[in-house]
Amino acid sequence: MIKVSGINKKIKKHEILSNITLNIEGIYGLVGPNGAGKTTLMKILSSLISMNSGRIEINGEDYTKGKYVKQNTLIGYLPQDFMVYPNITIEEVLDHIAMLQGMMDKHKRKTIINQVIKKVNLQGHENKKMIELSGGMRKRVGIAQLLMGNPSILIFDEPTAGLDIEERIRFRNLLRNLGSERTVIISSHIVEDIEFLCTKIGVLKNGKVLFEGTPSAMKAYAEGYVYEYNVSPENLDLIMMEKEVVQITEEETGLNIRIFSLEKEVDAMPVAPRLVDGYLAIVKGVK
Ligand SMILES: Nc1ncnc2c1ncn2[C@@H]1O[C@H](COP(=O)(O)OP(=O)(O)OP(=O)(O)O)[C@@H](O)[C@H]1O
Repeated sequence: MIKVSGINKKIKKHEILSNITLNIEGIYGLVGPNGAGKTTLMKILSSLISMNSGRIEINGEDYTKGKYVKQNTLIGYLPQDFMVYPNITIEEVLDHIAMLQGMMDKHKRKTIINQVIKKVNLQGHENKKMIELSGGMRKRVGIAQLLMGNPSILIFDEPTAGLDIEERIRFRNLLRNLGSERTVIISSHIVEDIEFLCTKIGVLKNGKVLFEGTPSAMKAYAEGYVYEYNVSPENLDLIMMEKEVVQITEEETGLNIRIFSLEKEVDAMPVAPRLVDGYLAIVKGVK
């Protein structure tokens, strides 16, 4: 459990984070619109940047001064744009990083590299150059190099950004597996990316915490505000102009339009909220 209390961060008089207090555990989703402060908070947790005030406790121990910086066994941080030299192979990248971590025994390195490659499902690609990899594979190399230190906390900044649907699903499974034995923090500005994955969620907006709780508590925020309409395609433009459309699905009978509305919609069917609806209610300040 990572207990964060009263974190404040200013950059050039601009308040980036204000009084951030969170209890981070399990597979934790940190969500919020662009510029909410997610990356800044993750960098503070990883001791890459300092904070102005606040306290960080990990498993009951005070880590405010970032004394774990040199312990890659505690926290592993994967930035949004992980990239290493483009012309070296996956195996060479991992071997190089293992050496930097002080593993001088070649056989030991080989064993660990094989283990982490298997964990992130990159077997058979060891000799591919970084430049030849898809975005998802590159991110998996990023995770593999973190796993070599076997950290008990993993922090991923927007891990699914830019990935296609197949890679997203594969990635979600990988994150779920990693989260079975560690605390995993995942940031995203797309709620669907963390749906069915995170056990706890924190919502940030403009540097402030708006919500922290379980996915079901988040959904509950939108109870009574979500409706569905069945409309013909010709009426779509009109409804898009008038309503807050959350989702459109094509059905045999026409288009199914899911909307978020604070006012009672008499012609529409009230439906159970999904996670994204709860998120909308929170960022809009409903309740
Ligand atoms: N070094 C910096 N100098 C000035 N402003 C900064 C700096 N780093 C971050 N900011 C500002 O702080 C705010 C929060 O940025 P941050 O990157 O933490 O947000 P985010 O929630 O991760 O956004 P995104 O989803 O777009 O990555 C933004 O307004 C950003 O412009």
